[in-house]
Amino acid sequence: MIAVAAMAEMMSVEDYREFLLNQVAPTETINLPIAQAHGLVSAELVEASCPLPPFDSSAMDGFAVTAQDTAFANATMPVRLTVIDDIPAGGYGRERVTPGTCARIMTGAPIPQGADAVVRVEDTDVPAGATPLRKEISVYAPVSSGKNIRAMGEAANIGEPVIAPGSFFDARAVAAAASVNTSHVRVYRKPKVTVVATGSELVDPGTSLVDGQIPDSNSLLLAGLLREWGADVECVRRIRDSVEDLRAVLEEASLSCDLIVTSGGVSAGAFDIVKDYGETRGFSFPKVAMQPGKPQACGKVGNALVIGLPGNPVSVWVSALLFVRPALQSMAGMRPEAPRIFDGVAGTGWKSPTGRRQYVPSTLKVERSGNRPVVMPVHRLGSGSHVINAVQLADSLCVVPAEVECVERGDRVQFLQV
Ligand SMILES: Nc1nc2c(c(=O)[nH]1)N[C@H]1C(S)=C(S)[C@@H](COP(=O)(O)OP(=O)(O)OC[C@H]3O[C@@H](n4cnc5c(N)ncnc54)[C@H](O)[C@@H]3O)O[C@H]1N2
Ligand code: MOO
Repeated sequence: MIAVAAMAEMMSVEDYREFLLNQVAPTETINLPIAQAHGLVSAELVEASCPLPPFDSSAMDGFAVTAQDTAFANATMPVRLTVIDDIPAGGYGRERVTPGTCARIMTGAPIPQGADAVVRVEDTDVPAGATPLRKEISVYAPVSSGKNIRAMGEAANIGEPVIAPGSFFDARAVAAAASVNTSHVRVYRKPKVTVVATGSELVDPGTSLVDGQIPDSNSLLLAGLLREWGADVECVRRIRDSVEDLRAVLEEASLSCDLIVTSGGVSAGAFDIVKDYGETRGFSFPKVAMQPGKPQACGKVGNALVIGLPGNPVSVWVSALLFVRPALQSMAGMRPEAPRIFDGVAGTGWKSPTGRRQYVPSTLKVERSGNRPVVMPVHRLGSGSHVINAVQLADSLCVVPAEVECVERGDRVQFLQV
């Protein structure tokens, strides 16, 4: 546990992340039909309720045979077999296949008794497609025992673990659970989040700007990111720099939300309302050794965790990636993953502030396979915390250590993918 007392000095990114995560509890769990689990996190181990496939089934459209019958089949000396049954997917064989006989069978249909292989329709004299059932067919190619048969349980046996607790139900995980006949799963409720953009200068995008007004981009950025990361964004608010307005919004949001993310008002200004309000509520205001994103805030209002991000829009993006996302993941029942760092080569040179780790929105270019990717800032202003216009071009953040003052073209650098 990182002590709040340690916050007088600049804190490392890792320590602040841990500090935040220590204040996060997962939401309660609920039991939902599998079709409603998409986008949620499993609170339990899901085991196969049925084998996959649930029965021995055909992997091809063709004819279920006894392999032995086909041993000497070829194009000039086809083997003639009597068709005794017709088995579509969703049907089953009523007759036993015996030597000299076969059953027409479709992909996914159960293998009838007596058959131990399937001959593809292409290896017979029957045209592919919707043809009337023949009384007899010619087989042009041999099949070995088991050919074109998917054995019951060969993909997963009954009771086999399929979804680990803490796994995110993306579309693939939902399909995996459904395929082994899961009806319901216990999942964590989606975290409910409110976004609050603070600043008297903020107006709707598209407004004719007067008297120092600027378009509010942070509320859209945060609401969008939070949705992309699986939150239930209940409410998006924009308020002027009034502690009273902030108090009212936070108190209302705290009644229904697990997390409130604010932007702006956390530094040293005369109207920094998150600071002013938070100080009366025991919030922490760490200075994190990063650029952008140095001034941060966090605290509790009721049961809601409040993460206060600085107002500069690129600071919002970077600190949302580094702090809000893991907090949300943890709240949603996942174990948050630390960002993976890769090696690259600087495609140009730039300056970096000493004492703070720099995160530069960048793009990657792989010039030759096997070579390190070339990392190029997406804007000549690099990590400028107001350059939100170029962030949409970034596929990575170049991470420059705190002690480095200057990156030269060709230097080995590190990056994380976004
Ligand atoms: N004397 C000092 N001044 C500042 C310091 C400091 O240490 N001492 N830190 C600087 C750093 S670093 C940052 S980051 C900012 C953070 O300031 P605040 O969190 O108080 O943010 P604001 O002042 O409210 O806004 C900063 C900037 O961002 C624009 N902004 C705010 N909200 C939005 C929005 N919703 N959409 C678009 N743009 C927004 C705002 O207009 C300001 O330009 O403080 C430095 N100052
Ligand atoms: O650290 Mo601030 O976030 O430079 O812009």
